[in-house]
Amino acid sequence: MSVLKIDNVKMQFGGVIAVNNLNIDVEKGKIVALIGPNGAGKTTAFNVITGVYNPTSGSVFLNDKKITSLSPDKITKLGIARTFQNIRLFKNLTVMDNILIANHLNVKSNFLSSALRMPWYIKEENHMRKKSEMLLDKLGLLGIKDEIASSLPYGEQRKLEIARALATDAKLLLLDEPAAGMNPHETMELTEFIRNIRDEFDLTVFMIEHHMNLVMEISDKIYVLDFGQLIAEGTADDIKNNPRVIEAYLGVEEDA
Ligand SMILES: Nc1ncnc2c1ncn2[C@@H]1O[C@H](COP(=O)(O)OP(=O)(O)OP(=O)(O)O)[C@@H](O)[C@H]1O
Repeated sequence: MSVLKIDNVKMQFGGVIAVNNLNIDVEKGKIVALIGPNGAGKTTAFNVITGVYNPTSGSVFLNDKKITSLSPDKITKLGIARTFQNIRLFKNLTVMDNILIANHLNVKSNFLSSALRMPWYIKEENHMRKKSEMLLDKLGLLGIKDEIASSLPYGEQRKLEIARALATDAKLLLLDEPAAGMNPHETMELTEFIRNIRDEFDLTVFMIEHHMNLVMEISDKIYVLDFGQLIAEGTADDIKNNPRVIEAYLGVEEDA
């Protein structure tokens, strides 16, 4: 069953066609990678999926519902969460507070009831705190819940960013270069982490990544973009042996 479908999407900025004729199908429960050289159009594709850009033409479907032209907020509420190349955390807040803030997206109380600390708000806040603790526990981060985010090692910050995305109850997780800046050990740990959360939270994962070891190890399916066009799709073995991919991408020295 298809969770995410990108149907013939084109995104043009003035004279630049960032993605063209893009067709991608991400099946439920799979880990799917989008790779390609710098400037190939990967981030643009994520921005179209998450509603940051309205595509010039074509459509995006989430569980068969058309989400093109919905606002990023609405798309998050429908169950897509995203992490960014540069980690975006509230660096001066604790791990727990970072999760609680993400959780707030799903809270029904309004500002007034929270400011007045109405009983139903307090009840909801207690519920959120418990839920956040359970989430951190499942992710192996409960032991660091009171640490300040900026004091964590890089790999843990990345995990916290993913935890924040999960706090919105997302079912489709978009990861934009999750292993960027990680050493080989951290990358190996992250590979396991992504697999585990996929299984634990019944997720579908779609990720942009440059670390070829991680991509080849973890992906059920890989899509390759070059100059905005899909040049290949398939399993790690199909992609490794595809001459167009080797020429466009794998022939280029890995920068990580
Ligand atoms: N808002 C924008 N306005 C104009 N051009 C843009 C915009 N966003 C992206 N582009 C152009 O679209 C093309 C694709 O860029 P994009 O950032 O999607 O590539 P990418 O594959 O994510 O690259 P990288 O791996 O370096 O992050 C590039 O030529 C880029 O300059």
